[in-house]
Amino acid sequence: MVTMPDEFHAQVQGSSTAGNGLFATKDIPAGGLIFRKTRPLIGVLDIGHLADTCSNCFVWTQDHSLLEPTDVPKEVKACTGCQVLRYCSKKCQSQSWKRHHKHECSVLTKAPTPHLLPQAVRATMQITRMRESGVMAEDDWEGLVKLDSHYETVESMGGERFETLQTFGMGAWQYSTPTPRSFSILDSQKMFARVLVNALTLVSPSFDPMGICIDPIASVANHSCDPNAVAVMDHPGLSFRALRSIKKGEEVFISYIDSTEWFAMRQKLLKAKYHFTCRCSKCEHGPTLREDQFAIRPKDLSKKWKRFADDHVKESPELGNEEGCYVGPTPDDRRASILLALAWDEIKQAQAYAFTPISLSAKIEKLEMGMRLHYQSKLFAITRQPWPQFRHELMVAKLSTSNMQDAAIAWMQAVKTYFLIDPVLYPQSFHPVRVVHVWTLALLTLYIVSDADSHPAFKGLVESCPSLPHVVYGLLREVAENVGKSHGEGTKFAKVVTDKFEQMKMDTFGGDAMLERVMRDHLKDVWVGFRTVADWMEY
Ligand SMILES: C[S@@+](CC[C@H](N)C(=O)[O-])C[C@H]1O[C@@H](n2cnc3c(N)ncnc32)[C@H](O)[C@@H]1O
Repeated sequence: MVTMPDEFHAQVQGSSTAGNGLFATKDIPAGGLIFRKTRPLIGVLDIGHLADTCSNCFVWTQDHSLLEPTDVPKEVKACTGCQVLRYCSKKCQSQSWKRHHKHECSVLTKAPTPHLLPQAVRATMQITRMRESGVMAEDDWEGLVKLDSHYETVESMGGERFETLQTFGMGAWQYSTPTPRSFSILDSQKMFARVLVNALTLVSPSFDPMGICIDPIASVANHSCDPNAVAVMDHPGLSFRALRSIKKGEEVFISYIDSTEWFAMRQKLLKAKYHFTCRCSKCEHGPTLREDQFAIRPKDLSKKWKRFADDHVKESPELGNEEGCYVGPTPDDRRASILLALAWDEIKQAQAYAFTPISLSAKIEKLEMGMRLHYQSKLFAITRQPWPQFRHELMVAKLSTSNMQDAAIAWMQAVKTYFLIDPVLYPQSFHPVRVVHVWTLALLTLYIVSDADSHPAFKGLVESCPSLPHVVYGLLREVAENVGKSHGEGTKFAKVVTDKFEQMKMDTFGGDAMLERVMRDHLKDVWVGFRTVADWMEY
């Protein structure tokens, strides 16, 4: 696969939003490329991915969702020096060695538990070593040190957060032997703070979080909860693509958080991690937009659910008082806050469970409990967070068991997401998250259709929705039509999608364009039947 060269249609300049920002240097259409870098300046894997992901190209050996099995390396081999970073090929190892690892390998070797060093500490050490060894370009360095660190803000607040900055920043400095000459302990602590505020999540092309990256161009983009751009990764490439048309000279905004959250939660998350009060075009409206609307008014909660909330608050009087769960001043609003807090708490607990078989069943139980709370209380709209998050987590967990009944449920939930949720949360059909969801659904549907004879659970689905083979065609077609805008023509993901679609067309129509046209014209009717699947699961 040819690596696509860097391309920039944006530049860094002073912003009226905050400090510096990123600005378009030409008119960019919706779905167009804003910039692409062959790789971010610094990219480090989280602790969990060190053992199964290439530390150079970030290809993940367990990525079954996106790539053909032949495209995913079976294993990654450890660097013989540090035994921490792993690579999928000699080429990746050699590139990483030349770029930074030869200056970092012995540092990791000497660190007491290098596999357990937090990602932000490893990123800070990598920056320190690259700077000290003279391998970081001056422009990149200048770009990095100009980024906001908020060190002084955290210092003035004191407490645990400041202690963390001090301890981890000092740790990064101490481990970065030989003792940095151009870098004091305070510099290291400030750099650690900068990493925390400016890192983007390193994700797989299917948006699984894998680590963090810091880059003087990408990290300079300011935030909006109604962003006009989104970061997309094509391991190891990093690009920003436009979610709507952007005029030359207009500021480019990405969302630092899940912008589908409700107002109070967005404000809380942004304040806690990025130290600012968001006044974007969405937050300007306060808690009045769709993200905050419940399915019923809190005062219309049934007696049973009012009692449920009251009983919970008797046990934990502070429940629902959290800043992120504020709904309003009345006792009924307070009850809604309590249910929201319970749901939020449940999803955090579910996310904390690992993907081992025992933890998985506990995780699924928690998620199902949360889904029932949403459904039975009737308070939450199906598109109101955290319900969509519960559904997503449940799908991922169910697909991680080897039980075919679970896979069938995950599929029905994915169809619900496809018809009822994603078009609301991600209105653009080419939104990368939405495209990845459609792709996953297409592959899952194909799996069900292909294995229907071997698994009763799948057979039942195919019998109830006989047009499923045609659905696979329609879904793959949808992804193929959008992938140029969502991920970019020529990306690895686009190639995998195009190859799969072409292969499917060849298998089904044998290259007969007429047959394919008939199928295309028939898709509207197929979709009427397919849409009914979205209602098969109660919640
Ligand atoms: C990743 S940096 C973005 C670059 C930053 N403007 C700079 O000059 O270094 C994140 C920081 O920028 C500021 N920021 C980003 N978006 C903002 C917004 N919408 N409103 C206010 N401050 C924002 C906050 O201080 C935040 O911690």
